[in-house]
Amino acid sequence: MSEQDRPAPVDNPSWLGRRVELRIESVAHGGHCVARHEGRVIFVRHTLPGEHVLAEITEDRGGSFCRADAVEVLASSPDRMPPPCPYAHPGGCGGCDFQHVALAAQRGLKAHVVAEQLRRLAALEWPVTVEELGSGAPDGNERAGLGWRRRVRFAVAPDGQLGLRAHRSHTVIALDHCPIGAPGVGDSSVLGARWIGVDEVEVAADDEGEVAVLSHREVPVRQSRDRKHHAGKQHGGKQHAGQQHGRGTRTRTSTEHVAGPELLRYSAGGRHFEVSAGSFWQTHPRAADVFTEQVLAAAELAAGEKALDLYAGSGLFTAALAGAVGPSGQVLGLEAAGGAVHDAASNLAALPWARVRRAAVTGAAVTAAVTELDGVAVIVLDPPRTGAGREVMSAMLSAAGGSGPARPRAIVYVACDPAALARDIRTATDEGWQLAGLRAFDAFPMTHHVECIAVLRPVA
Ligand SMILES: C[S@@+](CC[C@H](N)C(=O)[O-])C[C@H]1O[C@@H](n2cnc3c(N)ncnc32)[C@H](O)[C@@H]1O
Repeated sequence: MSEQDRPAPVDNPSWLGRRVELRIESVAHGGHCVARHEGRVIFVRHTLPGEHVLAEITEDRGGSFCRADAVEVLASSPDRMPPPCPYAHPGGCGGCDFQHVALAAQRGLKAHVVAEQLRRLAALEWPVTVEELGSGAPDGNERAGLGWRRRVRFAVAPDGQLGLRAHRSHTVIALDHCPIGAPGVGDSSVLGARWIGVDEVEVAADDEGEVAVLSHREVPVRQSRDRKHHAGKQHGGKQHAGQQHGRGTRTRTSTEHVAGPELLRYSAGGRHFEVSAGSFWQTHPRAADVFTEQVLAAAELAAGEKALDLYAGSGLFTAALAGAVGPSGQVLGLEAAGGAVHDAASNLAALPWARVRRAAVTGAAVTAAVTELDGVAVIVLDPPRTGAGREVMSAMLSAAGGSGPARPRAIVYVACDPAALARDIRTATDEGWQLAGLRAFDAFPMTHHVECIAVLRPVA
């Protein structure tokens, strides 16, 4: 069961605000559990399979699907525990959705979701276990699944206090600490300050404990009179949350570096990386190292081979692949963000047979890259939550270049959304490939998120 597959809303008497007793069934993609009432499906927060709860309907999407919050647990699961975060309650911070679940059981729920997505969207029965990463945090947080998150983007409340938004709401819940935040992030002094004139404040820590602070502000996009008139009638584009630019004014994010180093330092796979404070790096302190090891093991590259690294960021996997193929090989990364591409150039300086190019990953870009490399042995991809999509998948699956191999012998897919992964795997299996391996990691304890690394190979 998945929320995005529910039918579109239809006119119906609203259930909003109703309280209903529910028997909780399984966990769904997105971390909420499924229950049924009078023929409707209800996605219920803060529950566990097998529980009996009193829940309040918080959203009625008409027809067949509602959302609800458990307001009283009438019969609780043995996997339930008191949330270690004081802000994790109905109406509280919407950041973590598994605070009420024992850590081992969180991994069980995530395994269920990954397996279910593979079954529903890829027509595959695949046994899934979610592996623990720990947190690397001192003082017992490691065991508790706390203290791991090295980058948090806090929202700013109207009075300037920092916090995180309530679930599916613009309301900012002010925080004086964030228990899942790493040292210097969850207890950052920025949380005690008042932030006037900015919309969000981002705090990021590196391996050396250095902490950078960035502020983000939505500013109106300058447009010609004609374009302004046109844009006012459109629904697309990022809309400003405040009043001063009027409703419907298109905005862009203006980012300012406020404190700490401009470059954060990390190590993974035995290499050192410098990453601009605003660029992507794996949030969990163990993730970069563990994922690099997994990607290399799955790629099985030999000296002199060629590889493609899609959505390459600051060159984490590009560097590891370059180490595997050596100077007689070649690795090309594609990445859309200019800052990350700039960082990758420095991070790959000692590996001149590897580079990251600034490019959006599209089917055409993948085909062009494979042709330029004259064939590739392995393609690694680590897309954002939306996944690669059919066009990019098809370009990878049919990649052929000049005198190179007819198609890659493996695609190593690093995925932060199991539904997107399952859809992309389905594209692969439809086109004569098979899922050859999958490992799942608990890189986001206390939340429903899970990271998977899947290996696809052509059917012999
Ligand atoms: C999950 S991160 C992975 C980065 C890198 N593999 C790592 O582990 O550090 C995804 C990256 O994809 C980039 N990205 C997002 N959409 C993209 C697109 N359409 N084309 C190219 N890169 C994109 C983001 O800027 C980000 O750096």
